[in-house]
Amino acid sequence: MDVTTTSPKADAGHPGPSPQEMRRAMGTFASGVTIVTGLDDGEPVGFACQSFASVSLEPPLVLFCADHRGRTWPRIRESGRFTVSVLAERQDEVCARFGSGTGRKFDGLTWHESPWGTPVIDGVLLRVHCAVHQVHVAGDHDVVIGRVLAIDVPDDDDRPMIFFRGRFGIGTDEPVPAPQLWGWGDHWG
Ligand SMILES: Cc1cc2nc3c(=O)[nH]c(=O)nc-3n(C[C@H](O)[C@H](O)[C@H](O)COP(=O)(O)OP(=O)(O)OC[C@H]3O[C@@H](n4cnc5c(N)ncnc54)[C@H](O)[C@@H]3O)c2cc1C
Ligand SMILES: NC(=O)c1ccc[n+]([C@@H]2O[C@H](COP(=O)([O-])OP(=O)(O)OC[C@H]3O[C@@H](n4cnc5c(N)ncnc54)[C@H](O)[C@@H]3O)[C@@H](O)[C@H]2O)c1
Repeated sequence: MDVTTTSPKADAGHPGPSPQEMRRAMGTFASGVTIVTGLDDGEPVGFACQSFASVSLEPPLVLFCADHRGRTWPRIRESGRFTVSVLAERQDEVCARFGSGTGRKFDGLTWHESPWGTPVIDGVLLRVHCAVHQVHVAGDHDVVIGRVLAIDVPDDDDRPMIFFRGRFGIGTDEPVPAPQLWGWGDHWG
């Protein structure tokens, strides 16, 4: 496995920001919100996750970061498969139930099993079905690389949930279209 680390000299003597400073600062990086789900011995499990990103096109890879303290990720890892579901703007209730350590996350929720053996929930913008490909320990999280098996776009008309400074939304009625903002046009084909 190829793992690149910095020289010990590079960060020596620099304790860096506190956890509180990190949270306050990193909260300014607005992101979407996903639910990562898996099926462990027939039981659906999942958690809210904002640390999702596309990694590679060939082969198709994505990543998310999972806190070592969570009970759900070890169960998903064991099952070997997961689905990342990108939440739509008005799915606050779904985010709240999967982002909390209290209560059973699937209680009273409609779900079905995907052809990939993972539980999927309704009303989402995108589903990315994956096999666990690599797991890298990084501090108090695992960086999980998923090999994408299939993608499923149930609703591409809805707007996304945005998480910014610990809140949902960015305080504007209409999001600014990125291509107009940056002049990227069809930059990504
Ligand atoms: C918008 C948003 C984005 C998020 N993004 C991420 C992300 O990118 N990565 C990530 O890892 N998390 C993320 N979270 C947090 C994560 O969704 C929650 O911590 C969620 O509860 C984890 O599910 P779990 O079942 O693994 O956790 P749980 O096992 O329920 O653990 C949740 C917390 O409860 C504590 N706990 C553990 N065991 C017990 C126990 N026996 N009794 C009581 N408490 C216990 C744990 O220490 C942990 O802090 C995000 C949350 C939100 C709202
Ligand atoms: N990566 C994560 O593990 C992660 C990300 C976001 C939120 N959460 C958890 O969800 C709950 C709700 O969050 P909030 O609304 O209070 O926002 P917050 O103010 O705790 O989070 C602000 C930012 O800090 C970062 N962050 C927060 N907790 C982190 C963690 N444990 N590890 C790495 N980065 C973290 C994220 O970038 C987040 O956007 C909190 O318990 C928070 O810890 C965890």
